[in-house]
Amino acid sequence: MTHNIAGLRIDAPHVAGQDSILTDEAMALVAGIEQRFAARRRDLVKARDAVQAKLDAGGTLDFLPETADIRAGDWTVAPTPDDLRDRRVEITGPVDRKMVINALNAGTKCFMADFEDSSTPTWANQIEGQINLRDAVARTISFHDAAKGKDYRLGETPAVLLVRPRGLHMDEAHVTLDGQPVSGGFLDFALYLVHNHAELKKRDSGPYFYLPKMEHHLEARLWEEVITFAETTLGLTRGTVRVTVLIETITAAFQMDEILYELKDHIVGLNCGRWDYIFNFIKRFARRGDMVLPDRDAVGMTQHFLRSYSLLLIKTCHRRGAHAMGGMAAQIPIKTDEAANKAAFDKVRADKEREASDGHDGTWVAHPGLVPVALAEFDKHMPNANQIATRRADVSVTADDLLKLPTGTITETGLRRNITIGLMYLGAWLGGTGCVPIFNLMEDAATAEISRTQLWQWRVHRAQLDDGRVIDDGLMRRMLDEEYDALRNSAGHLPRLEDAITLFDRLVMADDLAEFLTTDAYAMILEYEKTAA
Ligand SMILES: CC(=O)SCCNC(=O)CCNC(=O)[C@H](O)C(C)(C)COP(=O)(O)OP(=O)(O)OC[C@H]1O[C@@H](n2cnc3c(N)ncnc32)[C@H](O)[C@@H]1OP(=O)(O)O
Ligand SMILES: O=CC(=O)O
Ligand SMILES: [Mg+2]
Repeated sequence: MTHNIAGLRIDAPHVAGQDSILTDEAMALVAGIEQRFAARRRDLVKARDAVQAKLDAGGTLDFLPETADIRAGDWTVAPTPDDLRDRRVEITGPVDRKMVINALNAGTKCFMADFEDSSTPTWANQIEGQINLRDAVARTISFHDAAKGKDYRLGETPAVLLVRPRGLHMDEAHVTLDGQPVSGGFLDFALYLVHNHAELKKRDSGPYFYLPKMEHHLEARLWEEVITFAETTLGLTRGTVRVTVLIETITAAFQMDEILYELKDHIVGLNCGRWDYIFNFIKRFARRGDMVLPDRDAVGMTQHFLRSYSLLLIKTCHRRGAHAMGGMAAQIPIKTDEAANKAAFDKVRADKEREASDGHDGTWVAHPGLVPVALAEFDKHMPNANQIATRRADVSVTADDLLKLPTGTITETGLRRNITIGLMYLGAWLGGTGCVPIFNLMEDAATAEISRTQLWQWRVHRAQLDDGRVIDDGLMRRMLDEEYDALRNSAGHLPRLEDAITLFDRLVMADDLAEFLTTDAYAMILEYEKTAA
């Protein structure tokens, strides 16, 4: 497709309906954002390396002295729009057409439609996702599932829609400006905004977003400027766009006030993105032998560092008039085993009870079957629309609290599970599906990253299994090979399994730890798209 916009090029496989998404108006906004903000985005992503180098050298993290005034100051964020005052349960899911309809009908207050952790960024997924969301906002969306012989359409009271664009580190290779790939996240943001702001306004709602994986308040400043530029360009009143920011990196946990402050005319809340948070914690301290974490299963929200992060988020948000959203329990319904299903539901119930009674204003569920459990806990503990009035002045969280290592052991089962999860997830992701059930848990890019980085960290630091064996290169090699063979025998139908094995092996056995597994995996997606063309 060509546009009359200097320097802008779209070089992509054709997806039906794309002309209605990649319109002149939309692409002009994308180009305008890139012209102004592309260099800043790249610099800010690069700046993460300096933090990493400091931590690798034995440095630590603390609240920033240069922003003490912001933390001490008495300010609040802009008032919350009416349709976001009560967010007690939000369902999340990829932007697949049937899923979008099911999520909007799931009986939750909100639906976060995800171009991020639960979505593979194939060109088709990106474009079809935008088409699905546009049709959902217009309430014209429908779907016929031929395999099930079932028709899908929206119910009377669909959930309020929030959209999560890709993180700042992700490029969209199919769209370039002056030869450089544009930001995947800026593209997702701009396309959704252009095509939906007018319809959303008619429906007394607005363009609402979740912003992922920020590592610094200057990244929040960048988003603020991008949003302001987009509002001005489209002639929208300042504050039309509203965002909720995921606190899902350890550095951002030290800058919650600063992130709220930077975005204060647009932000409505923060969310505990626990899975990326654990991944980022492992990654940022991965080269440190004194910061080795136990089995993934042991790193739950009741561990001191995670509980502290959740309490600090509640206290910080409520002081500033913002929502403090909880996170995702990974359990999903288990249809084939009643006892296991009950145990999974009990875990979700306990997680939601803790969140609601601690003061969170809402939470996430991964599956429609879990909506009643989460709703029951929030209805019980949250009689009003939210708990922003609950200040939690009793909470005091220090740097030591946020950095306290979780307790637990490393087991052979945990190690083997990390391999299987990483591979099965990557195989599915490369096949175009970014969220899958594995061992009866929801797995997405964030959870799979925990598995990948743990394996690297345990091997490099020669961590000890609970039976005394050392996880050296030889032991890791043997277990990887055994699990590859087991998967070849049991999951041979998994799309792209061999490619997943090649990439996963390289990442786990590498001398250095890769920042994101999706960066290399995205390069493979581009190759598949080229071959298919
Ligand atoms: C760390 C984070 O970032 S968390 C946020 C990102 N993760 C997510 O959003 C998780 C989204 N969840 C999912 O993708 C799915 O629930 C999975 C992959 C975990 C499980 O999916 P499945 O195995 O297909 O579930 P299952 O077969 O039980 O689905 C039953 C029905 O519920 C629907 N469904 C399941 N999950 C969702 C969802 N999140 N939203 C909407 N509908 C859903 C299915 O489409 C299916 O509908 P149908 O009966 O009309 O065909
Ligand atoms: O995005 C959510 C997370 O837990 O990661
Ligand atoms: Mg995340």
